[in-house]
Amino acid sequence: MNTATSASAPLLDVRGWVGERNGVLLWGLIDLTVRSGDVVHVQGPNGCGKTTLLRTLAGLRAPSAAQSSALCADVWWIGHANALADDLDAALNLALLLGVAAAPALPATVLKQHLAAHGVPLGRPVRLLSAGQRRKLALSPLALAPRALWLLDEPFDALDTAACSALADLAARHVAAGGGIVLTSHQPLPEGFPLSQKLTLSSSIKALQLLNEEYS
Ligand SMILES: Nc1ncnc2c1ncn2[C@@H]1O[C@H](COP(=O)(O)OP(=O)(O)OP(=O)(O)O)[C@@H](O)[C@H]1O
Repeated sequence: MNTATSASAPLLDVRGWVGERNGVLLWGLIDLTVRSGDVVHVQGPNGCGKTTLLRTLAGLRAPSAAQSSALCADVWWIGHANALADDLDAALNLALLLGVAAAPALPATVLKQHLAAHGVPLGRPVRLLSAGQRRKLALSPLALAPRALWLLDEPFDALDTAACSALADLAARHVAAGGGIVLTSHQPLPEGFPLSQKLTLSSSIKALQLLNEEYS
């Protein structure tokens, strides 16, 4: 895992970030630093901009304004939508997910063993899998290809208790090895899931007030 250029360098350090969608302010003046071993739980009501923030941290869109941005490139971004090819089977999907992310190629047997161990059926189009099976498949790259920073949008959605617990164990090992995590979840984090900080996004009205105060 390429965690950082130096032991003390944060994985992520953003200052004064503002996020908008369609000209509407979502959140304002966010400062966020994620260091090795940190886990940040982003919270807030539906539509307040949690996904937009994570996508921005992943470099998939730009903040509307920023004082400074230092983003980690060694990232797994696992969105709320699973980004699967519906007509391919789970093993091919997993190979694609790893390949698109330029992760080192793994033998097909390793991918199949991982999926079977997590109860993800092989040999049928993934459009026929259950919601939880599809979610397990989408999260599989986390275990198979180390990346310094995980950006996870509602990772527990559709997962059963055992799968939530397995993800908590994986996350604990990840941060113990020097990784960091920023995640959203409407549910409380499962027992054993590491946590060092909560970031609660304001409603856009509150963010607008904050922004006005800052610049008045
Ligand atoms: N691709 C898009 N184009 C235009 N507007 C969008 C797009 N995606 C999201 N929005 C809008 O941006 C706002 C923030 O959406 P976002 O998905 O970031 O919220 P969220 O906090 O993650 O919500 P939820 O808890 O429901 O998942 C919402 O008002 C949403 O309608």
